[in-house]
Amino acid sequence: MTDMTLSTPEPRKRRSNWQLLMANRLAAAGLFLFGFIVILAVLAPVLPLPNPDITDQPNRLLPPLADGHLLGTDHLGRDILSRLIWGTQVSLIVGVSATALAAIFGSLIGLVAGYARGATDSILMRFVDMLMAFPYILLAIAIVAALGPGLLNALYAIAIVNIPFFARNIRGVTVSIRNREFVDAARLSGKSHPAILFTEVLPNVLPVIVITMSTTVGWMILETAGLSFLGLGAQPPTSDLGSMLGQARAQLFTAPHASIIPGIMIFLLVMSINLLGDGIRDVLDPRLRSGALDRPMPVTKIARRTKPAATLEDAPALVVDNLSTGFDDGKAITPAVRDISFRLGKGECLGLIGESGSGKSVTALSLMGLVASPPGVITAGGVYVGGREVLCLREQELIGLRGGRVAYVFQDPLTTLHPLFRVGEQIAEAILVHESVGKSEAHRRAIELMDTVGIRDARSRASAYPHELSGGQRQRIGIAMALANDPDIIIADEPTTALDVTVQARILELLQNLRRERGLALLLITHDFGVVAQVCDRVAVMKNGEIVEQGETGAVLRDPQHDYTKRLIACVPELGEGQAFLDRVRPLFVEART
Ligand SMILES: Nc1ncnc2c1ncn2[C@@H]1O[C@H](COP(=O)(O)OP(=O)(O)OP(=O)(O)O)[C@@H](O)[C@H]1O
Repeated sequence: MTDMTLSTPEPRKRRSNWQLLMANRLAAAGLFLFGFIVILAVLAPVLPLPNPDITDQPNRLLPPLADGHLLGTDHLGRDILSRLIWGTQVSLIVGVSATALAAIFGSLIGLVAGYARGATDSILMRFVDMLMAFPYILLAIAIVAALGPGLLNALYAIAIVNIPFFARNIRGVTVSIRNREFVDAARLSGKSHPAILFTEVLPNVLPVIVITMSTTVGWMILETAGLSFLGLGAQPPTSDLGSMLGQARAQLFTAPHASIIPGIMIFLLVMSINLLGDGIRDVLDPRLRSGALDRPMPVTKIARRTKPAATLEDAPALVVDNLSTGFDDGKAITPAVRDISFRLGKGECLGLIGESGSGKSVTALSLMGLVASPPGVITAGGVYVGGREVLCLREQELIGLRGGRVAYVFQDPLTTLHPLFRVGEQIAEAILVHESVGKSEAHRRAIELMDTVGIRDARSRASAYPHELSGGQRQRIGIAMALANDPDIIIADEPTTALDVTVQARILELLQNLRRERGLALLLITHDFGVVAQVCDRVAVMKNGEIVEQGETGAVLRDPQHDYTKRLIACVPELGEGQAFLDRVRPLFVEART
């Protein structure tokens, strides 16, 4: 069985934000169009344009390309091109100023409410809710009616009706940031609340504010135009795009150009801002660029140049052959694991060990096509379960194997268990996905499984929610779910890392017993050689995405070949070793650094 390994692409140089923005064609087009409109508007005073307010009754409603009037004249004989450029300047100033005002006050409200919580949060958010309870254009009209028509008042009205939008967005982000460890650390260091708010929270919220501004400024220009169209914004002789549109309303059929031209300008302006805004949002959020926020495909994308053999004769429970997986960032595939090969027999335990980032989890997830795509891609190799290559199976067949013949146990069950369902229901659901049994039968088996994994008083604990159980109990639930369909292979990805040593020992013992009793093949991922020595028959050592050494645990422990394996083994202290352990380990790491 052969498989051609893809040549390893060079890691790409990180591109600047500007390069990324320019790489997005729509955003670049938006930027150039918006830039062109802004330059025209800024240069309005120096361009050779007639005065936009001078009326010329004999030459009223001239069509475009008329002598001396490139875009024709309006109902008072005023030059439309001149009015368009001056009007665009006004619309831009009002729209951008309203956005800035809404962003400043809305973000401030959101920051304070999200950080302070309690009564402050309630009062501020009820005020915001009150603003949101009115249709926003009616509210804007009411505000202008109260303040009096005029551009400045239209600007205030548009800013006020958009404050809730910023306040709600920013409050949500602030609430999620205020409990993060770095904010706790700042609190413990004695920083005052305003200092924490402005130096710790605000910098993290700023990209969201910029993104929200870039995507709403187009709206604000439209809303200002709407008010001016109704005669509540710009007052004669000043005109903006909305008032030009409003004044040309009466001649819509006799001289359509007078309304179409400002209409097109509003369209181009808002469109260019929206395209640019979307581009800025993509640049500021790397997850959007890589597609990591897209809904992942049900099975990892597979792009193997050579298909491996479909079956293997006399194969053990699991065979992994020259497996390579990488991450596609849109331009190149950066390899995460390369040429991974190992075998795992029935009732056997293989330890996959390596430092953080060496590729253990990517390997484990690749086996059942579980690496999220985008951005994950399996670029080479094959995975054989019971002698059958599984990555070439149809999507539904592969999905059917997951949780059926091959089950996973993850590091932190709190993140994998659903917080709103009782644990018994979740185990029963794992059974129901693969078997057509009744609900009560599934529930009975769920309690049996909980008993098997050593949860005392399983019947009553089945109705507990995940947060009501201890870390060890939750991990037992994770194992019970893995056992739900009597799998042949269990892949346990650091199942004990989040647990204290005594619970860790009990969970490992449980896995050992299940392996012996049920003849399970166990792939145990860990970064602790102590765990490997205790549980695994064989061990594969990973470094930088490759297996650098593998063999029987005893043999590797007695005579490690690779320097990295030696260092990993040296890191396991023996009871009572004390200072001798440090003296033994330190030179190995000094050596490795030099
Ligand atoms: N979504 C992703 N996009 C890009 N690279 C990724 C992604 N997920 C993982 N990687 C990269 O793949 C490599 C292997 O990661 P992996 O999670 O398998 O490491 P690990 O050995 O399991 O580490 P740990 O013990 O910390 O869990 C790392 O270099 C990581 O940066």
